[in-house]
Amino acid sequence: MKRKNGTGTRPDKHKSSSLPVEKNVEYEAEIVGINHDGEGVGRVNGFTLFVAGALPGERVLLKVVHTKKQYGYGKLLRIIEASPERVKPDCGIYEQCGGCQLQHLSYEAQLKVKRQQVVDNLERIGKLRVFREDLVQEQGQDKSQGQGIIVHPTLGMNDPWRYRNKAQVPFGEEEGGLIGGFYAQGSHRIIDMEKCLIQHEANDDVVAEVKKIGKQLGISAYREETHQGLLRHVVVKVGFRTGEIMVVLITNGTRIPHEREWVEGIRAAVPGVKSICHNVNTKQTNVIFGDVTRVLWGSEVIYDYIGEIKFAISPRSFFQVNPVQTDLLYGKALEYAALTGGETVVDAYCGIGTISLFLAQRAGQVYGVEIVEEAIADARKNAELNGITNVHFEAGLAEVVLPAWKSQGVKPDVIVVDPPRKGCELSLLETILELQPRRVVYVSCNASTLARDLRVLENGGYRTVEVQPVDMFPHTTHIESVCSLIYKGFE
Ligand SMILES: C[S@@+](CC[C@H](N)C(=O)[O-])C[C@H]1O[C@@H](n2cnc3c(N)ncnc32)[C@H](O)[C@@H]1O
Repeated sequence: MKRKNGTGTRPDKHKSSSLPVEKNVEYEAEIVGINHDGEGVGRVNGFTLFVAGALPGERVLLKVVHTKKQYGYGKLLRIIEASPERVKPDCGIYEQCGGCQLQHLSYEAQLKVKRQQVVDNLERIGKLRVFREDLVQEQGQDKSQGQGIIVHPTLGMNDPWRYRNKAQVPFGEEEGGLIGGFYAQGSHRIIDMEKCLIQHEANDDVVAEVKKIGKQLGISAYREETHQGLLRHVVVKVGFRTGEIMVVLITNGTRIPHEREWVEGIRAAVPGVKSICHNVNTKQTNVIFGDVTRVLWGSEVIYDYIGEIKFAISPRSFFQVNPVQTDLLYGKALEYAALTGGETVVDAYCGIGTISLFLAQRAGQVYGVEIVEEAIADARKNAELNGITNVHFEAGLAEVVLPAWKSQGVKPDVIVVDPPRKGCELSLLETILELQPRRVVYVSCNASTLARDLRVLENGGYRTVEVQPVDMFPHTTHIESVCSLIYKGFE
C-alpha cells in the first residue's frame, strides 16, 4: 500500500515500531470485509485496520488513529472508490447517533452481510461444514448428499423501517431547554432527535410532546454526573396489532409536578394512548426503571399479539421489540420443532413464555424455565389470558432446573433454547446430551456463541441441519438466527 501525506509529526511513541503502519499517518486501503460492529475491515501492508463508515469493496483514504499488536483503527478521510452497495442514509442524524450502524449499506447487502457473518462463525468457531450452493452447482452435486449445514438467506423485512414497538428515550438539557434522543456511539451524550426512522411514529409524537410540555412547565432534565434534575427517560410501547400505546415517564423524584397538564398534553398529541404511567427512579444508576410505578391515567397494561397469542404488556415487562419478525422467527422455531401434537417440549430461557405458548399450540406438554421471576409471573398470566393449560413455568437457572426435571422423569422430545448473548452454560448442554431429545431448536442472538455451542452438541451426537438468520433489527449489526438440530440416532 502506498503511504500518503504523513502528517509531519513523527509519532515518537510508535517510532519505527515493528508494525507495518504508523499512527497519525494517512494511507490508502482496500476494504475487504465488515466486522460485527459494522466497521469496514481494511488491509494496509498486510495489517488489519477497522474503519468506521467504510464498506467492503471500497478503496479509501484513512488516517491511522490507534494501533494494537495485531490490528488498529483508521479514521475514514475520503472514499476513493465507492461500493455499488453504498446508499445515502435516510436518517438526518445517522452519523452522530449510535442507534444504527448500517444505514449506509443497501438493505439487500445488509441481509447478505448478516448471513455471511453467521456462516463465518459456524466455520471458524464451530469448525462446522456449511453447505455451499455455488460449489454444489459447479460440481453437479445434489443437496440430499449431506454436504453440510444449510444456511438460508437472511429473512428480511418488506419494509425495514419503523419496526420497533418500544423506545426508551433519555432526556438532557441544552441552552434552548430539554432535549431528548439516543446516545452517540460509545458515549452517554444525547443526540437530540425529531424522528427516529426505526421506531414506531408514536415515539416521535411522544418525545416531541414531552419536550414541549417540559419546556412550558420548566421541568429540568436529569444529569447523570450530578444526580440532579427530574426527568430521566420516557418509555413508549406500542401494540402493533392492537394500536394500543403506553407512555411511561421516569423521574428522579417521587412526584411529577402538573400531572394533569402532562396527561392532557400526551392524550391530545398521541391518539391511541391507552395508558400513561409514572415510574420513580431515584438511584444513581444506568438502569432505566426504578421499583415504583403508578398509573397516571388509563389502564395498567396494553395488549398485543404474536401470531394468535395475546400478550399483556406492562411498563416493565419484556416483549420482543420487532413483532413482525418475531412472528417469523417463532414460526421457524415451531417448524424446526416438527411437533405432531403429543410431544413433551422444554423451552429453556423462556422469558415471558412467548416461545412456550407458541409451541404449546402443537405440543402435548411444554415446560418453560427462566431466571427472572417477574418474567415467569408474566408467562403464567399470558398462558391464562390465552386459555393455554398444557404449560408449566418455573423460575430458576436453566442449568439447574433442567436436571431437576430430568430426575423427576421429564423426558423431552424437543428442547428449545433461546439464551442471552453469552450462549448456553456448558452444563446445560451436557444435560441436553444426557436427555437426548430427538430435536434441539437453538434460537440465538449471537452467532459466535451459537457456533461454540453447536460444536458441543455436534460432538455429543447431534447434527446441525439448517440455520435461518432472521433480521430482527434492520440497519443495526444485530443478527438473530434459529437453528435446527437432530439427534443422529433418530435420522
Ligand atoms: C434472549 S432472551 C429469550 C427470551 C424469550 N425466549 C423470548 O423470546 O421472549 C434470554 C432469556 O434468558 C434469561 N436467562 C439468562 N440466563 C439464564 C439462565 N442461566 N437460566 C434461565 N434463564 C436465563 C434472561 O432473563 C432472558 O429472559
